[in-house]
Amino acid sequence: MKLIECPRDAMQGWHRMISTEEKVNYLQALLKVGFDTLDFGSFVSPKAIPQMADTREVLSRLDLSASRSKLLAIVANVRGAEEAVVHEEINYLGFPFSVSETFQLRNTNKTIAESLEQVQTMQELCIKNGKELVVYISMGFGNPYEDPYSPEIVLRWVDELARMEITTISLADTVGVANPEVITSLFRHLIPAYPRVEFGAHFHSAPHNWEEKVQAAWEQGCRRFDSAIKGIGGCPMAKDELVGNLATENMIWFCQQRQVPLTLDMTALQAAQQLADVVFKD
Ligand SMILES: CC(C)(COP(=O)([O-])OP(=O)([O-])OC[C@H]1O[C@@H](n2cnc3c(N)ncnc32)[C@H](O)[C@@H]1OP(=O)([O-])[O-])[C@@H](O)C(=O)NCCC(=O)NCCSC(=O)C[C@@](C)(O)CC(=O)[O-]
Repeated sequence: MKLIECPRDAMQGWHRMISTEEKVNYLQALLKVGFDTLDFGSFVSPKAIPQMADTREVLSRLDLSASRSKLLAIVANVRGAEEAVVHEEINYLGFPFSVSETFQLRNTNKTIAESLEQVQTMQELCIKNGKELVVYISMGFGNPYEDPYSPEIVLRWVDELARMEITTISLADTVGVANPEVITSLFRHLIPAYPRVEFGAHFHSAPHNWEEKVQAAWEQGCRRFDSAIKGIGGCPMAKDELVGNLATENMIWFCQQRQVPLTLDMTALQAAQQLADVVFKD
């Protein structure tokens, strides 16, 4: 079971500017917990996402010596990927590839077809620099813009990505519209069809329906879940209001109920939760 903690997703749309110092302290606390990966920051336009403008500085101030967590940075164009790959500390670059044309334009100012070309270039950059590219299928369960959506559309784009030898693909419920039926149908098809690809779930979720969504993905063999402490966050490029994230606390409870072994330091987790109360204050 891989738990990917997403402080970047929690912070990127937060209404109060979080200082560099606060970010460093929060990430430092998360690094002690033992998550598989921290989605820690992004190399994107500071005009689009002002909160992430200090990612480079944050990274330079992190002490990674005592942590086994890997680092993932989000990039939204080739320039961001070029800037991210030079950092030795970063293991993964994450690119949001949407199956909704409207969202891909809103999020990256590129069409889906143009973005596929960007994925190809980023994949080459990653391979050359010893990084792995994680591709998110944004709006992977539907979109609020009335763009065409069906599981078949997702399957078609995943197939294109698999042909580019993308090895990690995370299906993202960017605005929280997924239901267990569509989750089941996608993971049931994808996991056996692409044994070389690790499929993950990135569920933006409301407190009332997170469990049925996680359960549906879990039953089909998904073992990679993104979440954020206290369920904070969402993509500010998608909607005016942030949808919220799958709460890490819920994900841990889910695993404990099913005796899924997790190697997290619960004392360090508590410390990070306390710090989250301070970082995510108004
Ligand atoms: C992709 C762009 C830059 C295209 O935006 P653009 O306007 O097409 O870019 P451009 O090349 O025309 O440049 C415009 C300005 O941006 C600057 N710029 C250009 N590139 C960069 C860069 N890499 N780093 C820093 N600055 C950059 C560039 O220098 C210029 O600055 P100006 O001359 O106006 O001062 C923009 O649309 C952008 O930054 N979008 C932000 C995307 C983003 O961070 N979204 C949130 C994260 S993804 C997410 O949350 C979804 C996920 C992962 O959680 C999964 C899910 O739930 O779906």
